[in-house]
Amino acid sequence: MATPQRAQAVPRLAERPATVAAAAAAAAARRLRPAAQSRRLVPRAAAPEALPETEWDLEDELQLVAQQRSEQQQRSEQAQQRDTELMEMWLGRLSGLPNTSRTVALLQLLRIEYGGAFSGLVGGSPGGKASKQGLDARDLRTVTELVNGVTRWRRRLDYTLSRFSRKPLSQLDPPLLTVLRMAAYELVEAKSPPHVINEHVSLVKAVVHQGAVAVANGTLRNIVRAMEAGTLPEPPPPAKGMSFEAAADALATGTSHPTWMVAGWLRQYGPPATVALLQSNNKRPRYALRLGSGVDPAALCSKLESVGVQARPSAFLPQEFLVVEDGMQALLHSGLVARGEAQVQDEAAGLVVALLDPQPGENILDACAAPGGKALFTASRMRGQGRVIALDVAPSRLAALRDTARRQQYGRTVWTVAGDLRQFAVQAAAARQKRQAVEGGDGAAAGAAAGAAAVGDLPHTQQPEPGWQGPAQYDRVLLDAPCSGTGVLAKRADLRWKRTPQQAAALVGLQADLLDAAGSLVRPGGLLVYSTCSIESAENEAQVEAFLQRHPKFVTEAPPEGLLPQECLSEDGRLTMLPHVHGTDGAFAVRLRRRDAGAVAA
Ligand SMILES: C[S@@+](CC[C@H](N)C(=O)[O-])C[C@H]1O[C@@H](n2cnc3c(N)ncnc32)[C@H](O)[C@@H]1O
Repeated sequence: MATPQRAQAVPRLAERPATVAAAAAAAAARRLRPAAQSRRLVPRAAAPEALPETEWDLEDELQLVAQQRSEQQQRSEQAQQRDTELMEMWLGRLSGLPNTSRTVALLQLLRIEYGGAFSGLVGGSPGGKASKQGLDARDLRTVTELVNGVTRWRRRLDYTLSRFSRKPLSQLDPPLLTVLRMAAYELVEAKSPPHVINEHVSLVKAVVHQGAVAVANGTLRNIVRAMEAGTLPEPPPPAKGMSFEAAADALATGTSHPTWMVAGWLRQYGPPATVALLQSNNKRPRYALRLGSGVDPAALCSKLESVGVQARPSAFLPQEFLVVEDGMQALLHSGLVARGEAQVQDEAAGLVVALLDPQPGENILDACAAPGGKALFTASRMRGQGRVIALDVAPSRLAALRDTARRQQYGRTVWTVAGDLRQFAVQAAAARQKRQAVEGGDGAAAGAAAGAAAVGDLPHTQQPEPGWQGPAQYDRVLLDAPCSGTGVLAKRADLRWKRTPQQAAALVGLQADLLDAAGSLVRPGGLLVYSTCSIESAENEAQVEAFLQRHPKFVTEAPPEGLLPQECLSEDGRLTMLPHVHGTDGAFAVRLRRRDAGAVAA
């Protein structure tokens, strides 16, 4: 229970669209360390560049971060352990079977649900090479189609299956339910001939148990009979007279989305735009390529054509991006990506970097950088001059970014730092305090600040030069924040089932903290770009409004004329990409200029 003192200490949590999960996390942190309860990682009330000593204690903050992390880690480790054991058992059963599109698809689908994998293109990853041996490009296309189709249409498939299964779906073994979904997808959505169910029943026999065979056979043959008789039940569409909740639920079932997401979009965008969005989420996604440095778009189009890939220059960034019309598997097999001639990257991600408008010679912080698509495009726009500090909390993904940067000749431009942005901001503030104290001749204050950990001390940090401590503030900061990802549901169909309303709301709290930390790292007159691949106003417009209220030194600004195509910008100059309008991933980005008295805009 909150003490009066605590209630006073955390009023800002209540000002935000706080959530049960965020409140619980905050409460857990307070339980863990009562002494740190009144301290924020970056105190909101303070001017970002001048953290008052009375409110700030580096050691407390660092311990708080570490404790919060270890508690979360423990919980997720237990769940991961359970899922790993299940996966090992299923893998053992699957390993005796010959590799076919269906066995590989089953493995991928189980990995998505229990192994932390995600849906997307099946080419080189995520299943590992061994699991795909013997499959050619056509088979892999079938795997991609099955995995993405089943993931996308899961709710609608379950509607059908639940009408023919004698047992509630929640009581079925996960591999049995997954095979049933695959079979239902092939029969109902892909219109495959009825004999395909023999293969699915054999899969059930091998991977589940003999008793499940009768369940699979009965359920699937009943579906075939209903299809042949024209009596397959359809989810009822929204109808006049339905309550808002019932209409949202009907629309969500029919288009296979979670009801809470659809209800949110109906409120935010209205019915016609929501229907268009739902339809575009269910289409096969369109991929785009960013050209390697010095690669000519027309020349690459011809080269791609010779390996069976149809591509054309992007309408939004024609010099730097191509849109792939057909042939993604051929592209992945062509070696062009591995050789660095092109990278798979959506135009919406490219437009975020265009909005950042990085200039050669600048110091730029990419504050949530992994896996690094934007950091690398930033380095390319800077023509390899200047420095991009690519910070991320996930060291393993940063290692991959480091390798790619080297391969693309940006090894001396992109420098990786592994750490929590909030902690990084605290350390950079300590460095600034020390510098100011030294410059002001305050030896005692400089001595007190000297013991503080510095940016260069973070583990897994690349050191551009010995003793490097990192710039205390940056010309431009990109915060491409962790988000609900609702703008990328066509490519990441699994996200619609993995996200929960509580999680989405908790992300809003995290984004606010990260924005505060990122803001403190912008030099006077410098630029902060906040971006997400979410289409939720709580994570975008509302998040920015709340930030501006907390930090009056920042103002939003429209990009200079001609920097971005007008159709990508809202009236007030924010990048607003919507899948059903632009045909790209959904994305949001805004320029936030730090305007201190006397600061000159860059
Ligand atoms: C949307 S992704 C960034 C994508 C990246 N900008 C790109 O273009 O490839 C968000 C990233 O934020 C990172 N992240 C989450 N919390 C963080 C934190 N507290 N500090 C630093 N990075 C964090 C995640 O590890 C994830 O890689």
